[in-house]
Amino acid sequence: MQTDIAYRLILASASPARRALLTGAGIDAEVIVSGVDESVVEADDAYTTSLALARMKARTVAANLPADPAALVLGCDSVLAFEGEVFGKPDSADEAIKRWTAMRGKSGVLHTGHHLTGLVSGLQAEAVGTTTVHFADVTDAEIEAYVASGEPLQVAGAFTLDGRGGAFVERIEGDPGNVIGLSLPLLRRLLADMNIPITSLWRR
Ligand SMILES: Nc1nc2c(ncn2[C@H]2C[C@H](O)[C@@H](COP(=O)(O)OP(=O)(O)OP(=O)(O)O)O2)c(=O)[nH]1
Repeated sequence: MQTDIAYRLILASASPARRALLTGAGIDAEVIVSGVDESVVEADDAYTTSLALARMKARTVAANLPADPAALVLGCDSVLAFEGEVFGKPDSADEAIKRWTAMRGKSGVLHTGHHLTGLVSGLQAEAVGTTTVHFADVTDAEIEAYVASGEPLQVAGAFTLDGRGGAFVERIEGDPGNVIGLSLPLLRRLLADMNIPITSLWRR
């Protein structure tokens, strides 16, 4: 790592929650949405799916940028592993109701793939964060109301930790940011693998 470079982070994600996590941690990321079609990845497990999509998002954005040695591109993708299935965002209200009816009182593992790549150095680092999520034994009426709010349809796994869904998550084992969509301690390790201290990305 060249210590004199003031690195800048480009977040290849439309997720406002991911950007907010970075902003809160002192990192003003530039957002460039990848626009990748997530259906092209047909992996059958959550780990492989989330990592392949994170890599595709980061590399798609990186490929369309001018060569800047100070630019780093981060792609993320979150999916929920539950009873052998891999859940992204539900396709419909009915699917969200069906998922919550199955999930209530049980637990799943939220996987968020992270892929970080330098534009010029060719350096890259990737990993998957996993957080076990224990769902509350919610009632049918709570499920109906939550799905009617529209929130579950916007998010991987049909639940949030920091939104209305927070009332329906009893506890988690692992990094909460990873559930929201970006694990800051994992990002710190990826940057360290590229010999870049996360503190060098902090706003001045
Ligand atoms: N605020 C919040 N958002 C969540 C939570 N869990 C999942 N999400 C959102 C973050 C992402 O927008 C979305 C996960 O789906 P993806 O990883 O495919 O990202 P998305 O398609 O939204 O954006 P991207 O593909 O990265 O441009 O769900 C949560 O606990 N809190």
